[in-house]
Amino acid sequence: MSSPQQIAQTFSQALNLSGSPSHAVSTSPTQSYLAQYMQNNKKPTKALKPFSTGDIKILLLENVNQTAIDIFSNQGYQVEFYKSSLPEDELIEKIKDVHAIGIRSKTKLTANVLKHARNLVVIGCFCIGTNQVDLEAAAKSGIAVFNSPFSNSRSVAELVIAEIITLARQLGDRSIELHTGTWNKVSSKCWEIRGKTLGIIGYGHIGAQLSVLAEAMGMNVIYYDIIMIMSLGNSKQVSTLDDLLSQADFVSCHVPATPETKNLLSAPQFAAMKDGSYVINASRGTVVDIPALIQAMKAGKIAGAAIDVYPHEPAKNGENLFSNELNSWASELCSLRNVILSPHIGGSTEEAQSAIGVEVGSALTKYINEGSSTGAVNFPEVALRALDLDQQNTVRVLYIHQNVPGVLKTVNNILSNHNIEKQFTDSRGDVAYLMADISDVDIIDIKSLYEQLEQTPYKIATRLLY
Ligand SMILES: NC(=O)c1ccc[n+]([C@@H]2O[C@H](COP(=O)([O-])OP(=O)(O)OC[C@H]3O[C@@H](n4cnc5c(N)ncnc54)[C@H](O)[C@@H]3O)[C@@H](O)[C@H]2O)c1
Ligand SMILES: O=C(O)[C@H](O)COP(=O)(O)O
Repeated sequence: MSSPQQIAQTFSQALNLSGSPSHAVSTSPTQSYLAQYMQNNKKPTKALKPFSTGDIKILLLENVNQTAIDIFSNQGYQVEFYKSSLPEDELIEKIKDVHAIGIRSKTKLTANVLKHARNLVVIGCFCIGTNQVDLEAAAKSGIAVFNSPFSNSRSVAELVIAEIITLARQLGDRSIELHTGTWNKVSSKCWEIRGKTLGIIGYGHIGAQLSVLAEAMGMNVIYYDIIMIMSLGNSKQVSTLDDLLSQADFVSCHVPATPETKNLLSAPQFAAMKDGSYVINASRGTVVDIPALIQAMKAGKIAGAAIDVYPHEPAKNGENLFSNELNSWASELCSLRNVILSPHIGGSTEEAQSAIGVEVGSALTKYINEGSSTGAVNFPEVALRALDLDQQNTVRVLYIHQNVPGVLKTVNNILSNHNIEKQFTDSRGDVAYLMADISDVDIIDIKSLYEQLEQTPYKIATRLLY
């Protein structure tokens, strides 16, 4: 990766961000073009100025890992860091001026919040889940979203293994009892996990990891998924959720939050489960209907549950789960035997957080500095090899537009006075993204190019890197 100095000086690129203040450094050839241009023309295009990494503002929330802060600081970006998420009004205020934002699972980037983000080009979810972001609204505003698809999968799978054994041995209850001095040595209804059946709902990155670990401990594994997925080891895919529920001793959920997975486990599903079976949810709080789980446990149908995620989670450490009136079931759940509650820590290990910081931090940097959207979750994936560092007066055009016929013809007409060194375009849903490197461009051309692209009818966002 290029150093910040290389990027600012040799790479001669500009990040075209409307409304951001100019802190241009004065050493690159392109910048002297700009200086000339500014002398001769009283009113340069406000948005058009040479790229300086020092102009880039990044807002990091929810204690994003130090590895990401280091990556951004090494680039010279301005980093504003918060340990927790922010209330919506503060978030709206903060998001107005930043070019990038890094969040985890708590920060809700709704269409309402995003409409205030005047300069935002990219969102980094430093986690797996992206349900907290309105992905469509972001794409339609030309904002790419990246996540970390599997850096914390192993951590979640290990936690679930620990929970399976803890539930089977009623270890949580024994520990709570002895913390208050009560010696209660019991073997009734305490089990080995060897030979028991684990039913995994959602056999993706986490479900598959869990399957391998559980089999290594002697469990039989079955899984249900909406798509056909190759079995690992001796595990077997079943064709319906009911098949899984009727056979499993332990049921563990590993599906994303979607309308289809809302209350995936509710009263009818608990009724379909084996007597004395166990429920684990480390996916999303919407997936398990907690009041229905409480009833099934009170009825003796379910022998224990481990819950890591909740429909309404506190925004920061120290806040009380019970204080949100939407969690009115919380005290009843806590009064039950053999219930393990954890504060959404499935992915919270040093290893996972550090890997996520590097992965998402690098993806954001590549998008900001080069326009590469490889790995974006809401956006066409477009990348070109790096601009030729020795070649002066080369400009990278990044043009995000509505996916309608005729746009390419219009854009290529605008670019046609220059040599198009390379070009790549792709679309996803309603949004398309064109990237082109053009040569023999001077600053006057850049201004004109930018204005012409900005005036095209289906434009969403334009950036020129030079
Ligand atoms: N507790 C935590 O800290 C923590 C950490 C990481 C991830 N998660 C959550 O776990 C979820 C799963 O993570 P992953 O990396 O395994 O995701 P993944 O996308 O790799 O796998 C999800 C699987 O669920 C399947 N699926 C989707 N809808 C389904 C349905 N209605 N019924 C059955 N299967 C369905 C998909 O086909 C896919 O195979 C994430 O979306 C995230 O919300 C939680
Ligand atoms: O989506 C995820 O990766 C997990 O839910 C972890 O979220 P967190 O980073 O907010 O702990």
